[in-house]
Amino acid sequence: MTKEALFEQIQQKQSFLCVGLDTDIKKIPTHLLDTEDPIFEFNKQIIDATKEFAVAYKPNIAFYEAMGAAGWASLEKTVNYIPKDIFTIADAKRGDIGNTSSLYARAFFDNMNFDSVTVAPYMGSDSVKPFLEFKDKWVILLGVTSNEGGKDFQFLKADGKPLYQQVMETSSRWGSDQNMMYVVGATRPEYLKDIRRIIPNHFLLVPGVGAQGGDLKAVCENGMNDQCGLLINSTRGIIYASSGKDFVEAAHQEARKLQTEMASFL
Ligand SMILES: O=C(O)c1cc(=O)[nH]c(=O)n1[C@@H]1O[C@H](COP(=O)(O)O)[C@@H](O)[C@H]1O
Repeated sequence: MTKEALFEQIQQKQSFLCVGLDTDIKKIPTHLLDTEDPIFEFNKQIIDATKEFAVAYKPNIAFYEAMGAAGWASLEKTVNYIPKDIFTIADAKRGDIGNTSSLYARAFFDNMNFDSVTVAPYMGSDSVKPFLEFKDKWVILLGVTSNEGGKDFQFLKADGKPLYQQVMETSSRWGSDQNMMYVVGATRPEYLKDIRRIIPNHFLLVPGVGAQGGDLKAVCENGMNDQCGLLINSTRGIIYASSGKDFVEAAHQEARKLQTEMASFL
């Protein structure tokens, strides 16, 4: 998907909501367990309930890998079920030596037809560039992550600047704002002003709203640019809003609530 197509969808839906599909067999409503593929059935119903508000879906690959071959099958069915005009993110946090990264890229872009994949920057340029060789596909590089341990390395000074800034400055030259985005956790909105000075035009994937307590308002006020520039993710806050038979309605309401708030910033 192109950046223009993504922005068009954001304008149409008045939303920049990304719904995470971290589907855990232990957490889905028990009445689904009798169906042929409970993980896919849950995802299908969540997608149907939220697609009018969502501009992106982000399955976290761990939840599918943990189920073995059956999990990969559920993931493939899920990606194929997502409407084609909605942006898809394989949250896999990959990155390895060049020839291995090429195969990760083929797995998610050619085989599964995702629009994007999350990548860890630690192994440097040759671990990231293979993902950038696919037309209209995106790398979403970890920048400032939402978790507590994000502090362990990302803010250490390297050549006088925090490491995450070095990562953004250097890596943004490997591609462009047409094929790279960055992860910035919603729990750390205080870094967004500095980040926007380094990468004013890139989209940011912002997880951490909802269950992790991130601040949507602060993210919007400090992180938006003239093409929105944000995909804000919520996973558990939407997909597990209810564990009962009303989970579809509960997910719909939670997604709608976030969309309404987002619309006020557009
Ligand atoms: O890359 C990510 O998506 C990600 C980066 C980050 O810094 N923090 C973070 O929570 N995530 C992912 O975003 C999702 C957050 O889920 P919830 O906390 O349930 O909304 C999970 O799939 C995480 O793996």
